[in-house]
Order: sequence, then structure tokens, then C-alpha cells
Amino acid sequence: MGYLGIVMVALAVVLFTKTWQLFKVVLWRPYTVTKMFENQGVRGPPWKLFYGSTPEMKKLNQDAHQLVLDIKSNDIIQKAQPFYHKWSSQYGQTIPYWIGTEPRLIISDAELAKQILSNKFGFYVKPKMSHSLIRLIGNGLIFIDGEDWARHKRILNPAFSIDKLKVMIKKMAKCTVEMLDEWKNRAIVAEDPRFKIIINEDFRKLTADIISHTAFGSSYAQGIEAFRAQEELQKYSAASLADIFLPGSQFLPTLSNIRIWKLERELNTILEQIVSNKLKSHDGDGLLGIMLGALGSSDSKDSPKLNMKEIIEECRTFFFAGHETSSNLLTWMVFLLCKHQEWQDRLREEVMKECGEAIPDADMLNKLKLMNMVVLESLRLYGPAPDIIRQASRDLKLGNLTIPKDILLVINVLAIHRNKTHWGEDADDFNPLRFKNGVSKAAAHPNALVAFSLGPRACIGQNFAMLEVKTVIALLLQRFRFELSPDYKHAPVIRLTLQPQFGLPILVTPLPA
Ligand code: HEM
Repeated sequence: MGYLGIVMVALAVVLFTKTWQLFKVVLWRPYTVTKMFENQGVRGPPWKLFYGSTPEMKKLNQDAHQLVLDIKSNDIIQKAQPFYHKWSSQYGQTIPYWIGTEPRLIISDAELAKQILSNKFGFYVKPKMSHSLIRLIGNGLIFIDGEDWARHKRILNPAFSIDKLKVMIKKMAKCTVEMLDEWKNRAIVAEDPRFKIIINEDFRKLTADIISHTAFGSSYAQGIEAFRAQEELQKYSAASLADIFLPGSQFLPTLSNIRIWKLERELNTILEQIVSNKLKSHDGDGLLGIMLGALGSSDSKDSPKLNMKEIIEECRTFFFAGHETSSNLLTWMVFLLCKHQEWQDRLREEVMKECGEAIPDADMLNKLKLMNMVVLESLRLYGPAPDIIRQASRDLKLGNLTIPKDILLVINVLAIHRNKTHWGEDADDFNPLRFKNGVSKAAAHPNALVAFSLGPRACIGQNFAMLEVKTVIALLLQRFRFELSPDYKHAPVIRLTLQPQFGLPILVTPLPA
């Protein structure tokens, strides 16, 4: 065979292999996966060539965009997850669907969620995330896997020890008092002592302030500067996340990409400055201090180390994870306390009894039993993290189901938290007393509350978040009474976290000193 012949054969082989791969991804896999589930009695929306379920989801999301719910109702799924609302009424709670050619399975049962999340053999892994999402959250603890994750976790864990958290409460309280003093000044300036606040916006600033103080210690002011750059970056990244992803499009010099690159450079420069200042000052304070204590080559054998790039990525992750979620939890808790004034009174009474007018400390917060129940009930009904995603690393058995390798499992936290089999017929009602005997006894399944996830990859910041929310709400109750503003529209939406689409306007009245 001549040279040309060899080239032709090689080309034919490449062409055949590529066509076969395309055929497998576009037709064969969707057909076999759909059949595999159908044979097990599990059905979902019809699969469409190339697009899967994406057009239907898009249409349902668009229709739900204008929807405003009855303020009395906590049944938010039709607004926040319209596709699940529709499909679950047709196909049940375990639903296969397709994002383009990628198969996914929605899980809405606590037992299956527990089996996935508490598996210690690496059967369910973190899926590869899009460039936009990593840019948004940072390539830190949330996304990394395997040995890298174990090394980072060993270094970061001590930052969340009880002793460290106790010190952090003081910083949380200081930031909150500053915000509330500013509110008091507003009340003095306004003629009417009762004035309006868009509280989700104030909580965003507050939680940013808190994580900057706790993560960066003395460099918190620069931390807040970094936050501003990251917030702007988030706006651009969120917009590109909403678009259909075209491979390679992140490298095109579009106006938005140029802005994103500039912001990324700015953010990295600020973070590098913070790190270098901190290194010079030998200040071991805050989360960053702990990370810098472990600065070194990541292949060091003796003790776990983080290199500079990893530290910067972790800073970005903690910025995002440490403020986006808690500010939304605070927002929803205030919403519930506005709706249920009797609970607002009960919590205020409890705070006055255990703390009086004092700034709460760890011991006082520990005694706030009703407060704890209300936080848990807020996490159940309006948990900021609406789903948790894993990927099957091989063909697996999950409960009675056989799961094909590589499928993405979408643990639907919102649905599990409203599942009547677990929580009873009043699952949609606000009833903090269901937690009076502890989390594991609140529902028919001991792990039905998955707001912070479960198992080895559960939220590292959950104690931090619980203390932060209790501190902020206790200080707020000591100083103000609050109610919903008449222009509030009940429209919880998912923008990575569960948020009020039109904000949360409330009316606050200072309490007599
Ligand atoms: C109400 C507040 C919060 C909620 C509802 C929440 C929820 C969650 C959930 C569901 C996960 C698991 C994600 C997954 O596996 O895909 C997670 C992980 C994580 N969270 Fe939180 N979180 C909150 C606050 C915080 C705070 C305050 C911090 C930091 C200060 C934080 C840092 C992290 C980190 C670093 C991880 C990754 C842990 C790992 O994979 O080892 N979170 N969080």
C-alpha cells in the first residue's frame, strides 16, 4: 500500500471511530439508559435528540419566572423547580432526565440520599464542573476530590474547632452590632420610627463583612475589596452559566470575557497582596493564617501542605461558600419570623431571658433551644443549597435500582425536605417544634434534613453558619421588631442558592432601650 493508501486508511479509521463515538453519545447511550430505567419502572420526560430535556426545562422555567406565590404557602417547588413540580406529578419522585446528551437522575428520598452521600468507597464522586462554576466558587474544597481533598480538609478542619469558633462569635457580633447601629441612626433621621429595609441586601454585606473578619483577621478591609471584585465576577459568570455552553467559548475575546479576565486578574492581585501582607506580619489569625501555616510544596511527605495557588483558590471558595449561603438562610429566617409573629415574640423572650441586653457568647447561644429549632425549620423549608450533585463512578446498585456508570445523581434537597413520607402531612407547614427532640427524631427518617449534606463531604462550615445565624438573629431581636413590607412578593428562585427573586423588604421598628 502506498503512502496515500495508508493516509486514507488512517483517515477512515479516525472517521469511523469519531462517528461511532458520536453515535454512542447521541443515540445509543440515551436509548440504552432510558430502556434500563424503563425496565425498572422508572420513567421521566421524553428524550429529545441532542437537546434532551433542556428545552422543556427552559420553557417551564420561563413560565415560572412571572409566578408569585401565595405568601401563606411554603410549597415553593412550583416556583423554584417547576420542572420537578410537573414531572413528579407524572412520573413519581425518582426521575431520569437529560441535559443535552448527559443523563441525570433526580433523587427525592432521604434513604437513597444517605446511601449516596455517606458512601466511603468513592462510588459516588464529585462531577467535573463547568469552567464558569469553578470561576464563580473557586477550585477549593467544594470541588476537589481524592487525595487533594483529604489534604486540604486536614489543613482546614482545625479552623472550625470549637475554640476557634468561640473567638469568631465575637467578630460576628461586632459586625452585626455595627450594622444594627447604622439602622438605629436611620431610624433617628427618619420621622417615622418604623422604616423599610431590603434585608437580603444588608445581610449580603453583613455576611461578607463577617467572613472577611474571620477568614482574613487583620486584613479584613482588603478582604472586603476582594469581595467586591468577586461579586462583580459572579454577575458575569452567572450570566454565562445561564447560557447554553459552547465548548471553547470561554476563550473567545467577547466583551464579557474580557471583563471577566480583568476582574479575575484584579481579584488574584488583591488576594496575593493579602497573602503577602499576612506572611510579612507573621499573623496566624483567621482561616488564612491557618492556611499560610501550611504553606509549602504539596508533595511534602511529613505534614500536609498547600501551595500558593491552592490557598488563593480556597480563599475564593470560602468567600463564596461562607457568605452566599448564610445570607440567604438569614433572609429566609427573617421572612418566617415576620410571617409568624408569635414565634418572633417567643424567640425574643428566650433571647432576653438567656442573654438580656448583653452581646451573646457561645454559652448563651447554646441555651437558645427555641432559636435552634427555628433555624432548623428555616433550613428545612428554605435551605439555601437546593440540590447536591454526585456522579456514579461505575455501574452501581442504589436501593432497588441499578444505576449506570457516569450518570449524575441530583439529590433534590428541596423535595426531600417536603417529602410527606418523611415529614408527615404537615410537611409544608412552619412547625419548629418538630425538632424538639433533636434532628434525628424530627422525621420518620433520621437523615431527612440534608441542608448541610451528610457524610465525609458534609459542609465544613455548618457550625460556623449555625452560630452566625443565631448571633445575628439574637442581636436583631434584642433591638428591633420586624414585619413584612406590604410590597413583598413571595417568589423563591434558585440562582445557585435559594433566594427571594424580588428581595425581602421588611419594616423594622427599634425597641425601646
Ligand atoms: C446556611 C449555610 C450553609 C449551607 C446551607 C451550606 C450547605 C452546604 C452543602 C449542602 C455542602 C455540600 C455540597 C456538596 O457536596 O456538593 C456544603 C459544603 C461546603 N461548605 Fe457549606 N453551607 C453553609 C455555610 C457554609 C459556611 C459558612 C462555610 C465556610 C465558612 C461553608 C463552607 C463549605 C465548604 C468548604 C464545603 C465543602 C466541604 C467538602 O467538600 O469537604 N459552608 N455546604
